[in-house]
Amino acid sequence: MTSIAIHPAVDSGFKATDAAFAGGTLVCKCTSNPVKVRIKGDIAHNHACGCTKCWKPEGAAFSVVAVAPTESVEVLENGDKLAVVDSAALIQRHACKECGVHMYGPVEREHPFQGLSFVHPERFQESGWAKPTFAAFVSSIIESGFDPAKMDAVRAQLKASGLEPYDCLSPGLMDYIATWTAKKSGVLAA
Ligand SMILES: N[C@@H](CCC(=O)N[C@@H](CSCO)C(=O)NCC(=O)O)C(=O)O
Ligand SMILES: [Zn+2]
Ligand SMILES: [Zn+2]
Repeated sequence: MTSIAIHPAVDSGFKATDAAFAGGTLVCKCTSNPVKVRIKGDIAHNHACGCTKCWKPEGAAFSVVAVAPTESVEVLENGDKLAVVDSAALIQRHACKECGVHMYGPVEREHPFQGLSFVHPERFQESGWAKPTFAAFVSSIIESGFDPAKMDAVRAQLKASGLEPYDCLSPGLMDYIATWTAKKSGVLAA
């Protein structure tokens, strides 16, 4: 069977997860003066994302992206190389201007994810981070030019890799967002 390049961290097997993983340092791809960002604590909701906005390594159809509290994010080195990719987006993705890697993306405006930053754990120089547990925005890979005729194969491969495919976020995160919205509008008690 011809396999689809989902993402290196998915296709080549996950490195062991360490329950004691407590964060580390994200490093961009630059061989000189790399941007370094410290994450002081564990990541959560690690997932593969097929959307056009998340940073993907060369040749990969999906990104691997997780969240950490923004208060745990600290730019350590070469922060002058960072620029926000799209200031109108919910996620303020700070990318290295030289190599293009997205180093952290805080959600600053009022939203259920406010206070969280999106990060790409494959850029941790340490191992042990929790593996992705689902695939989000799967249909969105078509927006990057992926052949729509191969979507059944993509979903089958994701499932075989232990990643349940969803075309938005996972049911747990969608419920979380809807609960926040219902409490804000008052239809549910806060
Ligand atoms: N079809 C669009 C979807 C883009 C999208 O909504 N992406 C999600 C998931 S990113 C990580 O899970 C999102 O929340 N985006 C907010 C933002 O990007 O600021 C596409 O593919 O572009
Ligand atoms: Zn870089
Ligand atoms: Zn995404």
